[in-house]
Amino acid sequence: MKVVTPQEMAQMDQKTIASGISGIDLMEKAGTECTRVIESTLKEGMLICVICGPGNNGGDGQVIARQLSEKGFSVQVFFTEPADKMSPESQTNYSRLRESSVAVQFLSHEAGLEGFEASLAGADLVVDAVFGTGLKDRPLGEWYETLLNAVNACGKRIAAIDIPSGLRGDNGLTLEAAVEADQTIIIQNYKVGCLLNDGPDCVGEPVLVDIGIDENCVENNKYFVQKQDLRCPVKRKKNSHKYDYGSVVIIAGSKGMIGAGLLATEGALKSGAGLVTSYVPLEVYLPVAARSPVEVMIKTYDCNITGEDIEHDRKRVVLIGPGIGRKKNYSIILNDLLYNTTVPVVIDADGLFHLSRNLDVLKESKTPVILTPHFGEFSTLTGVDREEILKDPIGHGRCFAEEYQVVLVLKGYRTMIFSPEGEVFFNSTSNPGMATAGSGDVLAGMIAGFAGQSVDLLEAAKAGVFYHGAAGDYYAEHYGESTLTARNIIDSFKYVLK
Ligand SMILES: NC(=O)C1=CN([C@@H]2O[C@H](COP(=O)(O)OP(=O)(O)OC[C@H]3O[C@@H](n4cnc5c(N)ncnc54)[C@H](O)[C@@H]3O)[C@@H](O)[C@H]2O)[C@H](O)CC1
Ligand SMILES: [K+]
Repeated sequence: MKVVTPQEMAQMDQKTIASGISGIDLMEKAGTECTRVIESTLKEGMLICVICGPGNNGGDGQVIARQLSEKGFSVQVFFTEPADKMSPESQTNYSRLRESSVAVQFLSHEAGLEGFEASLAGADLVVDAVFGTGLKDRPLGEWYETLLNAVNACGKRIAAIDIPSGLRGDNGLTLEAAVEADQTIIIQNYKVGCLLNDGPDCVGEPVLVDIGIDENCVENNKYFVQKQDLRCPVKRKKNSHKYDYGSVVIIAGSKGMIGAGLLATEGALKSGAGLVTSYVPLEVYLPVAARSPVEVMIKTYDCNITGEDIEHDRKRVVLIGPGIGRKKNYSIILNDLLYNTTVPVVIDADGLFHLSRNLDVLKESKTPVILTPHFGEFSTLTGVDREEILKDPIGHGRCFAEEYQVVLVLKGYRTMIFSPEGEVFFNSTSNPGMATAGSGDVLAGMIAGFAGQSVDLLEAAKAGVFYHGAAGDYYAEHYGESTLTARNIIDSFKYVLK
């Protein structure tokens, strides 16, 4: 399934209209599908307030109001602008609405919102159809800010149409205010802004509705990753041995941070890697050996470890970084792994810090590379302020992956995976409970574990991110989010990787 920007959605709408479906029919279809979703949440006799803006989002709202009224519900519509400011399709729907029994009121920008607030307080459901994908990045103005804040303050269930009003569809940042919906009925495709920054908190529960628009009618390489898109875990052949499922090397852990290495190691082992070898500094050998799963081989190293040490013994992938610390100089190891081996490398956590000191080694790399930064680490890598990256995460991520020819896993609630060819994959799993110590180490181990199983690095990254999130979701569904630890994620692998 594709993820689209507001501009792409508008082009898709236009192409669909050009192919013979009129704009007004498309709006009727959008409204009908939204009504179907809304109706399933309502009980007889309920009162619904629909707030309609001047654009086509408000037009959808009017269709919903009319159809709910026809189904016997009491409906009150509030318009934020006079009829002459409405889009053509909205005006057509306004004529239709006037023939229905829906109560209509035009809000005045001069008068206060007292009557409006009282009406919201008396409603059972508030439908937000103020702004959709046509929201522009310009100040809303005090009046709209007060209006959207009043919607949030009303304490009633809120269903937003297409995208919560005030939320930017291109990056998930909010203008001065944005509706925090309980449910958002997303028309046809996820908008980028529903998945990034404040988007998921404003969206609440997302429900997609299909209005018959072909998502491929406009060129776009942003995807929403779902289970059926994945090639991992691989099907195991009867006639096979452990090396068929990858021999994974993990260079991780240091004094005070052995947990990071242990979690990454178990992450790889329990995601199906045939053999895992853990390289640790001599000074932590004993505590690591005492805590490691018995299946793991443990070797010691100093900072002069070479690619040759790693490459012998049929190694398929190297993970370097979790908990290695920043004091020692890892550039010799990193350079050697990238220049002198053809074993794919996953670089995570402190490994990214060491890499950031000489990023151009990536351009000379002989081997495929996955980088797994969170936004802070990505800022260190690129030298671009985190706030700047958050304004355009797709642009920055895509540009980086293309320039350095790496698979980039940019971690967040909806982690994005960028391919060196410019594709972007949004993950569809995970929950806020997974923002916990060690969660990233487990993910890095899982990606390395999949990368060892003969799939290309992009597939390994997509599957690692998906199943890591799915394991966290499994735990959260059964026990809640707040007690979730990195160990629980590993323990839940077995339920989601069946
Ligand atoms: N045929 C179609 O295109 C269909 C669209 N659908 C729905 O339409 C919206 C997108 O509609 P559009 O008219 O392009 O824009 P909006 O309704 O989101 O808003 C435009 C409206 O808002 C004003 N405005 C924009 N930015 C600001 C701002 N920062 N401050 C104040 N006012 C602002 C602008 O001037 C316009 O008046 C889409 O989301 C769907 O819901 C149908 O679903 C299918 C057919
Ligand atoms: K809306």
